[in-house]
Amino acid sequence: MNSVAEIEQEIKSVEKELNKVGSEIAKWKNRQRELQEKKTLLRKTIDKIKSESLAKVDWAGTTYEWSEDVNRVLRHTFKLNSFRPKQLSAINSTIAGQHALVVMPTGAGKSLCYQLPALIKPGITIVISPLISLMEDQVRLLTIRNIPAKLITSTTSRDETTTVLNLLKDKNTPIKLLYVTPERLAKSKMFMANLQKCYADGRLQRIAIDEVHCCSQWGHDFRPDYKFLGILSGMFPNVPILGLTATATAHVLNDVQKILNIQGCLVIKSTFNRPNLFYKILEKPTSQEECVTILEKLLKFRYKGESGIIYTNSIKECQDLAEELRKRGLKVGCYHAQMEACSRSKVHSKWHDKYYQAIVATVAFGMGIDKPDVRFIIHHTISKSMENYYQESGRAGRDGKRAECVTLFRMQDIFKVSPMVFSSAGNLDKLYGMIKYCLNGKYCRRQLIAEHFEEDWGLADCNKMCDVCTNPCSVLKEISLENHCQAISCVFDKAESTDTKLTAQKLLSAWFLTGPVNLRHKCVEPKFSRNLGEDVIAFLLINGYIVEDFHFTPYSTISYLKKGPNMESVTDVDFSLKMTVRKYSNFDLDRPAPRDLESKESSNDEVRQERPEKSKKVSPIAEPKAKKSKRLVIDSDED
Ligand SMILES: Nc1ncnc2c1ncn2[C@@H]1O[C@H](COP(=O)(O)OP(=O)(O)OP(=O)(O)O)[C@@H](O)[C@H]1O
Repeated sequence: MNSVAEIEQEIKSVEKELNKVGSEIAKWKNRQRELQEKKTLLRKTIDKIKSESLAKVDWAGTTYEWSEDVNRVLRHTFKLNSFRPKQLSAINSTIAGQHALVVMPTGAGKSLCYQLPALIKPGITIVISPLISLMEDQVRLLTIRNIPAKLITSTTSRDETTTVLNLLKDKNTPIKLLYVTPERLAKSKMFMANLQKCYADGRLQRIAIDEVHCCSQWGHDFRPDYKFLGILSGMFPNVPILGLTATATAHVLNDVQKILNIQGCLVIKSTFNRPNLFYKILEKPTSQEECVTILEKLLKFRYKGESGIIYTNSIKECQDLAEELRKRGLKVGCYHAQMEACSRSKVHSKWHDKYYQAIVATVAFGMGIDKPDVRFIIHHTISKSMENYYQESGRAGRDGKRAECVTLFRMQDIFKVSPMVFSSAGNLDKLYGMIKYCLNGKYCRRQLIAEHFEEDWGLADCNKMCDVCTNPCSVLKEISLENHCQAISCVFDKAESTDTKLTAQKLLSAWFLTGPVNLRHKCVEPKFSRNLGEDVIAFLLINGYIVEDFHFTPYSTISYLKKGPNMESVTDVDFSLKMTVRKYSNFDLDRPAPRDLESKESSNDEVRQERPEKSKKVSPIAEPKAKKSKRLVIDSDED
């Protein structure tokens, strides 16, 4: 038997070897990771090459063997004279059997991209859509055009469901398009079994996936059942998948390709510029009453007799606002997720038929709104992201005529929205992107939207259809924030030393030397309005000088503010920080909005700090007189 000392010695030698093995393992693990990364990169390169070479094909050509039929169906069946941009490319590529993602803005005509090809060759096109109301609408319109189409959703009767399911197995079925919800696909074994039969008989022509961004968690409408669609490409090889969306960020598109297992597919993207939409930011008053007055004026005068939507961020706000507007004699409906489906449907119809001038809604009033003559979208509260804003504002002007997208913004609303979004990674940054858009007084609003979608629209493309472009840049003012940052930093220090939590309002008051004495600083006092001070705080927030610190109470989440990482540099001798002050173009609340694209709002410049600090009760935003110039329902059916 060895002595303890000898065993200890042996342990040491084992440890030595273990260490050696450990570092070898670490070395190999590193190598393994490097190789994995390299492999992923190479795969991505292949996908990119494939996608780029597919994109080089002239998909918009008119000499395909099916081109004559395509033209005939366009004219005779759909009664349309010509294609809109990218429609023909989408149609040709899917008829040619390519997997493709079609990215077009709302109202651009995505439906035709799968409805028309469905009629060119034998077999059935399955259309997966999350929107029951949209599916019902489409099937109704297709039936009017004598195109055999059916749908199965949770509201379809049992008998009808059985009949439709049998049609999938029927070799002689006349059905060309079958609409289903993703939930049906994911949960109904009977449906999948019959679909397999349809495929085995060579009659599954194509799978179209509408609102395909719902696959991706990065998209704004993630639907878990869309993940199931990933099995389709493997299950039905050679059946082209056509994904359609109005969400264009590269991140979402890559994610969608990965989830659907169609990496390297053709991506057909039309420009996201909506030249007929006029973008405008209005300063939101502090009081709800003044805010309602603005909305009242807009609805009674600027948008008299026109249809629109007013978006708010909570159900309570939605109900209150609708009530206030009704008290002022306006015909408005209210729409939010807690309403019964049938009530929502009723409100939607009344708005559609112009009984209601506007719907005051939360974002639950979303996809599937197919009213072409929406003349205004007012954001009473900012959207959660630029992506959301684009979608929501994009519901205006689908008929191609001039429409306006007006956002009421003030700092306080940031802290209404941020507690709703902060718990998911990346969401705060998305919200800050929206704030950057609101604070902007320098760049064309289209330029900011284009940047978001990684597009370049060029300034000329705006054609003075945003509030920034209606003003010459020469009047822009910049303010230096160096001293103000030091003052704000000092307030934070005082708050920390007294263990005080700072809301944005409290910070603002202390900075303006009006709040509690123990928080006040001895630095330079701001000489501008408190309103501009709010913008400065928002600016510092989105630029990392201030960060939000969320605290939970039993009833709500509160956003407090604290120093951000960039605040450290404010004491550096060479520290410099400038902010461009946003400005206001002329915008008459009480005169009708220009009707056509040629007539413009006259240019009339004003810079924020030149405006009176506290406006009169009526319409704090109105320019001084002298200067006057789809119902979304998760389908829960299972076998
Ligand atoms: N080539 C065309 N010429 C004229 N009108 C068209 C053409 N293509 C589609 N449309 C019309 O444009 C309108 C919008 O089409 P559609 O509903 O397919 O848009 P969409 O891109 O699916 O929008 P959303 O994303 O909001 O669902 C419809 O009224 C449709 O008839």
